Amino acid sequence: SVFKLEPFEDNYEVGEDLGSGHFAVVRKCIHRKTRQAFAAKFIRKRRGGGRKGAKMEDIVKEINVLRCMNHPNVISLHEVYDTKQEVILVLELVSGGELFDYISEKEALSEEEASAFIKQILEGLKHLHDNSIVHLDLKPENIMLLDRTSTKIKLIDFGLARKINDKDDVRAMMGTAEFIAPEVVSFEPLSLATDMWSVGVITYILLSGSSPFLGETLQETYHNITALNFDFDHDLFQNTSDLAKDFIKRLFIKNPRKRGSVNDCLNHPWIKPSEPREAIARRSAMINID
Ligand SMILES: Nc1cc2c(nn1)-c1ccccc1CC2
Repeated sequence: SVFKLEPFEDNYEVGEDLGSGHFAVVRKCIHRKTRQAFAAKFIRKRRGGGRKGAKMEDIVKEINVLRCMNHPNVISLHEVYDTKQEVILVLELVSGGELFDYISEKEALSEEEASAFIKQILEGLKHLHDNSIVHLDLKPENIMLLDRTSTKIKLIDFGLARKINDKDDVRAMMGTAEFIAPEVVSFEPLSLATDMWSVGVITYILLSGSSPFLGETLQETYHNITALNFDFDHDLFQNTSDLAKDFIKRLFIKNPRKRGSVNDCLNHPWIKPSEPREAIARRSAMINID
């Protein structure tokens, strides 16, 4: 079988807790023979008719999505163990913590830093979308920093990801309220554009430290999303460029077909500087000589 059936602890030493997800805990682990470090995601299986634990078909879906991923901004899957109680995904180790915690510590980021993070998220997302895979749960908690010192990020947790093929349209109420697109709230067909809305929400949060559609209650949040009830509050956005606001506005569009695609975003001037920054510096240096 493609899944290893021998006891996980025969081959790995289990270490510190790295985080958790749907019915899952993630721990650092070391391969006994090679001493190589990984992140082991222990996903509890649903037993009998219970509600706790993940359905095997959903776990297999996450594994199949991870298997066809191979990109520096997407977590990679090394191997899988299948036991009675749980499935263990042995994943590439990322240990820099969630982007969510990084922003919380810094309040809001500079535009250069925010743009550099968003560019990496878009490059990872392009890899998914080029394979017709939609993430459906993009949020700062699902974006991890490679390690404490670097600002390299990886997309993790493909528990809700799925292949979008034209025939059967995918409709599902899922994801975390603050980040979901209007079509998810109204239970209309989902598409790759559904992820692009979430990129808009993440960008807004990185630049302002505040969540654009969050209300006092779940209903209020849903209403704000479907009514596109957001603004660039003067206090929070006074130092933010019009270019950055334009980038966000192109994603907060109700009609998914009119929303910016991952390629549109990668070509947007806020992400792709018109020319390398050193060329700009050289040009201005020349002007000073003349
Ligand atoms: N739901 C989650 C949650 C997490 C992870 N994966 N899925 C993860 C993956 C690799 C390294 C570290 C983690 C911790 C957070």
